[in-house]
Amino acid sequence: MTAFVSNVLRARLIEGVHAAGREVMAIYARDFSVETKDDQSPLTEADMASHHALVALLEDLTPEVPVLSEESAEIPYATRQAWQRYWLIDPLDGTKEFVNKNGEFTLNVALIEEGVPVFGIVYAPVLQTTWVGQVGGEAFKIAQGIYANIQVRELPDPEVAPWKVVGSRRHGAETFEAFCAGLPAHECVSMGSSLKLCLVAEGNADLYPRLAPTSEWDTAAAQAVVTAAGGEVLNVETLEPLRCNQQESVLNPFFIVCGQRDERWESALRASLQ
Ligand SMILES: Nc1ncnc2c1ncn2[C@@H]1O[C@H](COP(=O)(O)O)[C@@H](OP(=O)(O)O)[C@H]1O
Ligand SMILES: [Mg+2]
Repeated sequence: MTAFVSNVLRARLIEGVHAAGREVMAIYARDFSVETKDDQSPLTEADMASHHALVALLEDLTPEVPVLSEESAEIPYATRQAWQRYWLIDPLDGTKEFVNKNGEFTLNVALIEEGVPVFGIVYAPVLQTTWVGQVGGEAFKIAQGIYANIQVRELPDPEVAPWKVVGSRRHGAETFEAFCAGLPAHECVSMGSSLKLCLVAEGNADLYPRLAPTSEWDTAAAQAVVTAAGGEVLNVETLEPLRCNQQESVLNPFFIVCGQRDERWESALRASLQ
C-alpha cells in the first residue's frame, strides 16, 4: 500500500474533492455555456471550475507532487517520464452527461506511482456518492454521508443470476454488442463516465468492456478503486493491468473491467476482437 496517502491526507483530499463538487453543482443548477474543444468534445465552465479547485487543492496539500489534468495536459512526455509519482485528474468525466443533466458525471483524482494507479477518489455529486480506493488497503464508498467497505462480487452462475454488464451510453456500442453476444445469460446497463468502473468495484456489475477510446485520466482513479476492491482493469489484448505514463500518448488501450478472470468472458472477448 502506498505510504504516501496517510489517513489525514486522505480525509483532506476527500473534503477538497467534495468542495470542488459543490462548485460544479452550483453551475449544474443554472444555465451554462458549452464550448467545443479541438477534439470536438464539450467543455463547460464546470470542467474549468473543478480543474482549478482540484489543482489548487493538490498544490496546497502536496506541493512537491506534479499534477496532470485533462484540462492542462500539454506537458511533454520528456517531462512526465521523470515523474515517479504524480496526481492524474479528470475534473469532470462525463461532460456530455453533465450537459444532458442526467447526473452521471464524476470528479476523479488518482495518485500514480511508477505508472500504477495506487489511490483514487471518484465523486458523483448528483448521486452524493464517493468511491475511494487505496491499492493494498481499503476500498470504500460514502453514500449520503454513510461509509461502507466495498468489494467486487464473485461471478454468479448465469443460469441462476444473469451476469451484469455495463457499457457506455455513447461509445463503442457495436463492439460491446459483439462481446455480449458471446456471453452466457446476462443483462446490460448503460451509464456515463467512470461510474461504470465503480459499479464493478462495489459488486453491482460484473464486467465493463471498453472497446472504444478513453484517456488515462478517465480511468486511473476508478482503476485504483476497482483494484482495491479486488477487481482488475485489463488491456483486452494482453490481459495485463492498465498502466499510465508509459508513452507520449495518454490514450488507453481498449480494456475490460472485471471482478475476476473467467474463461467464459475471456473467450467472448477474443471472439469479439477478431
Ligand atoms: N475518441 C476519443 N478519444 C479519447 N477519449 C474519448 C474519445 N471518445 C470518448 N472519450 C472519453 O470517454 C469519456 C466518456 O466516456 P463515457 O461515454 O463512457 O461516459 C470522455 O470523458 P470526458 O467527459 O471527461 O471528456 C472522453 O474522455
Ligand atoms: Mg473523462
